[in-house]
Amino acid sequence: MAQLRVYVPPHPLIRHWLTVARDKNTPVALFRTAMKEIGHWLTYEAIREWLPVQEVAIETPLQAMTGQFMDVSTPIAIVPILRAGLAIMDGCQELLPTASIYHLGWVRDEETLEASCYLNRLPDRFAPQTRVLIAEPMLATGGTIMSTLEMLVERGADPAMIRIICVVCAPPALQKINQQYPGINIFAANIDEVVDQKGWIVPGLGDAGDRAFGTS
Ligand SMILES: O=P(O)(O)OC[C@H]1O[C@H](OP(=O)(O)OP(=O)(O)O)[C@H](O)[C@@H]1O
Ligand SMILES: O=c1cc[nH]c(=O)[nH]1
Repeated sequence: MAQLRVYVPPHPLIRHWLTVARDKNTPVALFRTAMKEIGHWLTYEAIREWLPVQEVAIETPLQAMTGQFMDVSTPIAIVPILRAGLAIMDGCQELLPTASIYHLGWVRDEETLEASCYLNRLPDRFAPQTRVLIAEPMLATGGTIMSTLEMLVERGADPAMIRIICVVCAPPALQKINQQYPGINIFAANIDEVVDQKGWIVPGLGDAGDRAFGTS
């Protein structure tokens, strides 16, 4: 049976930029750089064994050989979860310049922690085989990601083709995803153990959206 796989790449650049993002003294512009870098390196990891390639015959200056190009006929979708997902999306786009970007805006109610959708630019239907990369920096209570996954699957996205990149994830969200979508792969800079009563990941990095856009 498929099982949720959370991969935390043991990479010094990811550790470095995560620490920059966590530090409360990091200014807004540098925080955004850290998010973009984390998005870039996690995307690099996430597309391994996910993006199809095709064999092509080429000739080097010395001889004919078979190489591999990315199969550009396979649709790729990036779904950034606003607002904070925009900051990591910049890093995803550098590696997947031909991907379609489908923005999805969610905001959590500060009291109930329930997420509500205020922007939905998803297609009515995803083409078969579409690779969907969700850019969602924080998986805390899991409300936002579960609603997102429901909307994607309703529109024909195959959970086996969905990958999530996030900066920090926490057990409540991981448990919910595992229960309903056990085959999904998550690529995270870290798993933090605690979500407090107010829905904050601890130690976390605070409010990712506010810190990315200077709105605290
Ligand atoms: O797992 P959950 O408990 O649902 O929390 C995760 C969500 O919370 C944050 O968004 P927020 O509502 O703060 O919006 P913002 O990105 O616009 O600041 C974060 O960027 C996630 O989208
Ligand atoms: O710690 C958290 C939890 C949810 N959303 C954030 O931005 N930070």
